[in-house]
Amino acid sequence: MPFISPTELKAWTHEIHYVVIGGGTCGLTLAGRLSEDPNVNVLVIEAGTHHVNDPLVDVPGNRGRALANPKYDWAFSTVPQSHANNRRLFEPRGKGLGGSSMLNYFGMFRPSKDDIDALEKLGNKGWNWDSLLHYMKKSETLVEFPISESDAVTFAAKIEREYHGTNGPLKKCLPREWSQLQKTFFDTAETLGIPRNPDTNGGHNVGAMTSLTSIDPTTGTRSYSSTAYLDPNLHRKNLLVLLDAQVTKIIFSKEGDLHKAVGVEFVKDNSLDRITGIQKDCIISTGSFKTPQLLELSGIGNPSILSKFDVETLIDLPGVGENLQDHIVLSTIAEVETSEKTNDDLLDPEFLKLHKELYETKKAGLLASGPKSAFMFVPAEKLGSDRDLISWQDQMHAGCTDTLAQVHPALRLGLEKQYAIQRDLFASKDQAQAEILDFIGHRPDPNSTPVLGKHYTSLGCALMHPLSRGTVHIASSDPLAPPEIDPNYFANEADLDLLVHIAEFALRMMKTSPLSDCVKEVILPKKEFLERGREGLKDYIRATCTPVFHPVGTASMLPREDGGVVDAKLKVYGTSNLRVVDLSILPLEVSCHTQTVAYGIGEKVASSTCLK
Ligand SMILES: Cc1cc2nc3c(=O)[nH]c(=O)nc-3n(C[C@H](O)[C@H](O)[C@H](O)COP(=O)(O)OP(=O)(O)OC[C@H]3O[C@@H](n4cnc5c(N)ncnc54)[C@H](O)[C@@H]3O)c2cc1C
Repeated sequence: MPFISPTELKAWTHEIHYVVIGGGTCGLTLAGRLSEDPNVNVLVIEAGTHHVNDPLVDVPGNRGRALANPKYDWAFSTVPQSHANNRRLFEPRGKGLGGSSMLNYFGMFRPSKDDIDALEKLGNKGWNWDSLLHYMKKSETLVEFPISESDAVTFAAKIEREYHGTNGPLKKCLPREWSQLQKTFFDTAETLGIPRNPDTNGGHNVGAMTSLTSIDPTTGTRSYSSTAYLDPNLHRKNLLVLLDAQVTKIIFSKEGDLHKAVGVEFVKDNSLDRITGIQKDCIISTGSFKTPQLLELSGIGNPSILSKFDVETLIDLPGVGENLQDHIVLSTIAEVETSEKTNDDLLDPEFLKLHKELYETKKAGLLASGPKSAFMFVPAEKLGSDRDLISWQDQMHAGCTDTLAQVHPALRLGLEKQYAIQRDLFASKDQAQAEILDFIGHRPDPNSTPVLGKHYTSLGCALMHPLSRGTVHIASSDPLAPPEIDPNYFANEADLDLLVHIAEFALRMMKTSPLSDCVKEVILPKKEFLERGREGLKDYIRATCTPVFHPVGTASMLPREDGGVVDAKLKVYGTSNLRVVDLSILPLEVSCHTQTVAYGIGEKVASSTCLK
């Protein structure tokens, strides 16, 4: 059944129990699981299309090529970032079934136990590591290849089976090929006090490791929420999917003091349409940028913002669109001497041709896997001296005091609690404040162009727990206009200072053996920045940093008195049946890439009694 037109939908004589708005990572996980029960009917409404059998999506080696293409990507940009040279930063988000899991870079990481236990500490009963680990495992199947004991140790790729799922719809695997430059990265990390952590999936993610990838190794294709939770279930008569339809408003009726979502308005083929008669729940799963927009367009949010665009306030909820956090990254890139092939060699037409053939004939080679890479998660104590740590804490205190003074009074209590947790994470040697992403080759960067025939290594430097808080709000009453995204990067100076130290750590790696033995020249940051020490690095960061595409927080799961938008059952305050199920509900950024958490949230909500 699944694909249905508005006309067929109107003629459909059965009840619709659940409407899931947004067929993305969380949305399809939830819809796939809910529709396992033949007694409930689930309708997914997705603004984009079904990218089935599309090489731009499926072939791992095409990673990044669909970015900025409106068929696949919402391609948002931020407002000018006042603490980053007033630049507008590019913010891709997947459009179409699969959402951002259809566009992402395959990394399958897990947060730390403390990152997730923080959710429960912030007042959300049942949201803890043990519970989420169970659901993250439920979503996945680890496909294993034979790997020698010595390779598993050398490349920090030892599998602890108890941390991985064996029966879930999403496939994940380790890379098949290893690079000596990865070994070099791990050995250098150890010299600097960051040991290998062979399996970071059990709640302790500090250390250096090889990442699992969301790739199905049997087909050599991307595994994502559409291939995992929708495509195998297209035969279900109780699962309906309306494509190319952008939901613009939730329709409510009054149920006592509460608002009940009874239908939605959507735009398809340039005309406005609606469906009504939702029997159970209406679930918004449109991601951290579009979810607050849809809530606001529907009359839920801060009245002073809504009134500017003539939207009548139904529920006064000032937390909507606030508390935005994202990881931010800068590039350090060096030219290296190596006899190995690196990701750079794909620039060579002959080498690329060889790998295309390998892919077509055997589903093998560099196009069948994520790029050669290695990763490291680093606690604050390894990023600076004791004096630096004290100075950061002072800076954090001053910056947080400023932010607390500026936020809406209704959010203050919740933000104070978040900052208290962030201070504990910062002080712990077991919690990561930085990620170093080693791309074995020249990472795409507009500030430097790789030269064919040369080899590079890139150490991306990312900040894990930003203190700055941004916003996403409507900027127009036109529901098809993009929301105004303001991550407000570096509003808290401590974020910038910490990122400088993360960059210094990466540059220190390039000067430490064995990595230094292969480094010929540091390409980025350019000399003019490096010559000016920390001030130069600050300027470099302001001029070049980019988001890592992990936005969270804009419909935070927190008690209402703490500025929350949804409760621990993900129900929007003031409603009887409207829920948000996507990454916007995370009140605090996690110290890793975010897709595993999205799958875990979808699975958890589908299994919980709150929707039954
Ligand atoms: C380029 C990129 C690379 C990334 N790389 C990684 C990585 O390597 N590892 C990792 O763990 N994470 C990665 N991420 C992050 C991760 O993919 C996301 O955090 C996660 O997929 C978000 O899931 P979500 O369900 O919150 O939202 P999404 O998956 O984005 O789903 C939102 C869905 O809602 C739809 N939608 C929006 N508005 C409407 C509307 N009004 N009506 C109908 N439908 C609507 C969208 O089209 C989309 O399908 C990356 C993200 C990007 C963009």
